[in-house]
Order: sequence, then structure tokens, then C-alpha cells
Amino acid sequence: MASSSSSTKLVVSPPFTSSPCYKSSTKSSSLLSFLHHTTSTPISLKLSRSLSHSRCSSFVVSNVLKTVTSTETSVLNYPQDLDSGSSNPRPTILVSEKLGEAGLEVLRSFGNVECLYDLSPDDLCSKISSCDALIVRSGTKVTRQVFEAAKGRLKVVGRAGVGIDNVDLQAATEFGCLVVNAPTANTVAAAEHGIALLSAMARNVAQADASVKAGKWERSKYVGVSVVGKTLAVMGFGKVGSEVARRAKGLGMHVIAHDPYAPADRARALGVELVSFDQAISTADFISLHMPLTPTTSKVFNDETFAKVKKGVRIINVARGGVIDEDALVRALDGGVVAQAALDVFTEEPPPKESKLVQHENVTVTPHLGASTKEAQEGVAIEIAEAVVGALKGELSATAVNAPMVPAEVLSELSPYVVLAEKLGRLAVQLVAGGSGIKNIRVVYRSARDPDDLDTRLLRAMITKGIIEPISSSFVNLVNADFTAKQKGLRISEERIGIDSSPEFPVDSIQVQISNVDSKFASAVSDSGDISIEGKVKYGKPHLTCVGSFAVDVSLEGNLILCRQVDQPGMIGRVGNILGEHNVNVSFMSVGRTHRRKKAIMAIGVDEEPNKETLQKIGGVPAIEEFVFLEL
Ligand SMILES: NC(=O)C1=CN([C@@H]2O[C@H](COP(=O)(O)OP(=O)(O)OC[C@H]3O[C@@H](n4cnc5c(N)ncnc54)[C@H](O)[C@@H]3O)[C@@H](O)[C@H]2O)C=CC1
Ligand SMILES: O=C(O)C(=O)COP(=O)(O)O
Repeated sequence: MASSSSSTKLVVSPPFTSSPCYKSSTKSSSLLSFLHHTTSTPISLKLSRSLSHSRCSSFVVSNVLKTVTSTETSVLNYPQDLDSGSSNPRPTILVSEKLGEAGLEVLRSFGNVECLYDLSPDDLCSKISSCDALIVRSGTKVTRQVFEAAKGRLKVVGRAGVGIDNVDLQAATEFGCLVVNAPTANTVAAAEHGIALLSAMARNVAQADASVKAGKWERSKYVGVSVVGKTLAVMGFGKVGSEVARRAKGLGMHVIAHDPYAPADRARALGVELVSFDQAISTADFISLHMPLTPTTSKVFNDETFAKVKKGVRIINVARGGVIDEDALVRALDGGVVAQAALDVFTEEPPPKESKLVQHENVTVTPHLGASTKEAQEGVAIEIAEAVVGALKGELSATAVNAPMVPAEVLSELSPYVVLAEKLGRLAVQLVAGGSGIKNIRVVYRSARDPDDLDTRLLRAMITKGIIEPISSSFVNLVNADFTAKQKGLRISEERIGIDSSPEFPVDSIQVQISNVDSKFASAVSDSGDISIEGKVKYGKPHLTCVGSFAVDVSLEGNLILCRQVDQPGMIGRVGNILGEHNVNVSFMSVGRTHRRKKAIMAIGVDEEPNKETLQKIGGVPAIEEFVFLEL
């Protein structure tokens, strides 16, 4: 073993994922099917740049392709999988809100598309169990009930737009359902609408229009305010916010922004100063809202905040109605604290007819039109259709919302280790003797890479999958691995041991240890008292390299027999003969021992599953002290 130079505890990262997989009728599938089926390599990958800087400007995995060379063990089984009955099934895609024709064409070329607009929540729940994908805009609430009603069939929810506050992401993750959105195609439309509302509000365009149409000519009533030289506070300096800022600069406004997560250099590049929340709201003449609706931003504009704004401020909201306490806004408008508001979005959509806010004379409203330009809708439709089709094929989308942001190049080199990780998980759990619950799992990665250069989330998920699936009915994929582990009370801690060797390969070895359990193969228990197995990737293939304290080297293909015996001549021949007599083909064999003529371990890879009689005969060999048969 290489010498160890440092040890770093890895911080357990947030949940991550893969999309569920649409099983294609060909043997070409994706990483995700690869993750759902125990298969062998090779895998090829292509990259896609994440378009959303709010997703850390990271490269994310897209179009992860693979050639399945064997599908020995199918470990993915959605309760109602697509290919039941048909040799060439087409997935059913439900579109519950108006989607551009170009996007529908993309969907129709791949699946059966049903456009059912204005479904009631009950109707959606009834319909969803026959659908593999659902495409929504902001008008459909994809609640926990919808995921429950889907009975495991729903594999992907596509949000044809940005805001995913209408999708219960936690429930989606728990049910292993991928959520994708279309984060970029409507950015300009939303920014343009924000600027349109700002200008219209400042010059009373809507009110004056209504007045003229009512036969009046009230020139002095509708004197507006100029925007040039005024301070605009952009709250949320993301895609839309920065486009609004850019346009406002063009109008001669002084632009400041508040965004706790936005990089200062991006703001600086646009000539925008990032300031604190209080500084933004207390100095601005105009406040434009562009943050997502989250528990933190919910009603962030309330009585308390309105008490801090500059008197006579004007507010534009093209983000989400829920970021404003609407009753507080009415009070602020009535009190003259807020001079005017221009709102495209509301807490409840459509808002109640008698809404004081909507009816307020100083309020300009539009019915959630931010994304509604021909160009944006066409773009969004194509963006979401491609993402959903990709997800149904099993690809990880560049716009996955509850998927891992594992850089594609990282994934590419990790792929053989991903196979190894799942196999080690499967092996380790099969070594546990019944009776004691599994609680603590420790994963040790030996690597020459810098800690920052080793993303282990994918490996952790696959170990989790390998551990959980053989012992439960849970279906584990990359979307729900961390959640499922937590739910089952598994504590998975990770440790990285730095080694002095070439950092060419991401990982030298992966060790899986299960603590405080008895083993059905005592030799798998290391000196520390944990079940411990270690594996490496050799020539692109997963190998088992250590069992307990015994070094072995066996390719992890087919199944495995582990025997502990007294180290003496003739053992390999004897066991090999028994297997041969029963037509069990040995693919690999390796012997590891602690000391000469003392105890040794034989690790035997077998293509077929030996029957009871064969195993009994092996157990009957006098020098064999214990043995176990493990399914990979
Ligand atoms: N009215 C409409 O039709 C449309 C509305 N939208 C909405 O506009 C909003 C922004 O969309 P994008 O710019 O595409 O999203 P984005 O994700 O690119 O930007 C959101 C920004 O808000 C920031 N943020 C998060 N929490 C914050 C907080 N507490 N205070 C200040 N900033 C915070 C984030 O760091 C991020 O930079 C979303 O709510 C989206 O749903 C987007 C498109 C159309
Ligand atoms: O993309 C967003 O966040 C939007 O608010 C657009 O919503 P819509 O697709 O027009 O219902």
C-alpha cells in the first residue's frame, strides 16, 4: 500500500442524484441506467455547460452515454416500468400547461404526448400514475400528493421556466423523481418586462391609458417621475436581476444590488455595487425584486422592511408574489411609504377579484407575463423538451434541479470507480450477519488528489445504493440516495487519506467499513473490529483488493466465494475441482494470507451461482474454516 501523507474528513455534501432511467429497447443506455443496473463499462461521456450561474457556474453532467456490455443484475425496478409488455415502448409525457409547438414536436418525436390543460389537482393525481414525465409552467402545483399518486412511475418533472416553487422538491427527491427546469430561455423576457413595468409605473401609462379610454383627458393627474439619475436596487442579482441592471444602466439609473450569493466581480463588471439588504432598501428610489421564492425570501418585504425604505419608493416585482407580504404592501401604499408598485406576480394566482392590492390606484398589474414573449416561449419549450427527453433516456440534464452538480469531466474519470463503489457496498452488506442493525458506515478513499479535486458524492451514493438495495425493497437512485440512507438511520461518514503518488487517477482505493456488527465471515472483520473490504480499479475494472486484514486481488465480475482456510498446498485445486465438477466456471481466483502456513483467504470469482450441494462440498473440505457466497 502506498504511504499515507494526510487524512481529511470529507464534508458530506447535499443530496444528489441521477434521473431515473427510461429503458431503451436497444442495449445503448446511460450512466443512469448504468447506475440502476449492475453493468460493466465502458462509458463515454460528453459535456454540457450549465447555463445557470446560480448553479455555481459549474459544468454539470449531461448526455452521459454508455454502452451496456452486460446487464447481469437489474437493480432498477420502478413499480410500473415502461417496458412492461411492449418491445419498443414509448413513454407518456403529460403537458399540463401551454407549451410552444417546437417543444411539443421534440416531445412527440420521442413519446406519447398528452396536452391536458387546466386539470384540477384531483384530475392531475388520477392521471399521473400513467405518466412517465410531466411538464408544467407556474400554474400547476406539483405537490407531494402528485408524487404519491404517481406510484413510482413518474420519472421526471419538467418546469418550462425558472421558478420551481410550484414543485415539491423534497417530495420529488424522496420519490427519486428528477426535476429539471428551463432556466435561461426566458431571462431576457422577464428582464424586459421588469423594465417595461418600471417605465410604465414611473409614467402612469396603465392608469392614463384607462383614463383616456374612459373619455377623460387628465394631463396634470398623470405627471410621472423621471428615472434618470435615480437609484435602483436590484434584489437578487441572478440572471434576470443582472439583465435588469444592465438595462437600467442604459436608462441612466444608478444601480445597486443586494444578493448574498452573487460574486462581487460579476456585479462590478456591470458597474453595480453589491450592498446589504438594509442599505439597498433604505437608499433606493426604485426596488426591483428578482430573487427566488424560498423559505428565506418568503414575505421578506413586510411591515418591518417597509418601515426602513426611503419614503416614496417604487417597487417592481417580476419574481414571485410570495416575497412580499401583500397586506403590508397595501398598508405601505396607503401610508404613502411606497408611492407605487408594479406587480406581475401574486401570492395567489390569479389574485382574488376583490384584492385591495390589485385594485389600488397606485398599483400597476400584469397577469404573470414576465416570460410571455413568443421568443421566450419557443425557447423555453425547446429547452424543457430536450431536458425531459434526455432525462427519460436516463441522461443527467444540465438543468437538473435535484441532481448532482458533478463536473462532467470528473464524472468521466470517476465512472469505473462508480461501478466499484456499488459493488463494494453490495459486498459489505452481504457480509453482515443478521441480528444486528447497520448504523455506521465509514468510507475511506485513498487518493493522491487534493481534497478539492475529489468529488465523492457520486461514489457515496453508489455505496449507499449497494448497501441498501440488497436488504430492502427501497429503490435507490442518485436522486434519493442520501435521503434514503438518512431515513434508514444509516450514518455514512467519509474520510480521505492523501497518498504520495501520481494524481493521474482520482482514487487509489475505496474502503467500506461497517461498524458494530457481526459478520457471517469472521475473516472480513479487520483488527479494528469492523467489517472491512477494499477495492481498486485496475485496467478500468473493479477489483476486490482487501478483505478484513487479508490482501486479495479478484476482479469483481459475476459472483464471489470467499473461503478462509489453513494455508497449505492443494487448496486451490480442491475447491477448483468441486466447482468444475458442478459446472461452475471460475473467472478469477486469488489467495491472500497473513503468514505462511497459517490462515489464508481464497477469493474466487464465479460466473454461475453454485447450488447448495456445491457450496456444502466446499464447506466440507477439512482445511476450510469458513466460507461465504456473495452476489455482486
Ligand atoms: N414573472 C415571470 O414570468 C418570471 C419570473 N421569474 C422569476 O424571477 C426570479 C429570478 O429568476 P432568475 O434570475 O432566472 O434566477 P437566478 O437563480 O438566476 O437568480 C436568483 C438570484 O437570487 C439570489 N438570491 C437568493 N436568495 C436571495 C436573497 N435572500 N436575497 C437576495 N437575493 C437572493 C440568488 O443568489 C440568485 O443570484 C425567480 O423567482 C423566477 O421564478 C423568472 C422568469 C420569468
Ligand atoms: O419562469 C418563471 O419563473 C416564470 O415565472 C414564468 O412562468 P410561466 O412559465 O410563464 O408560468
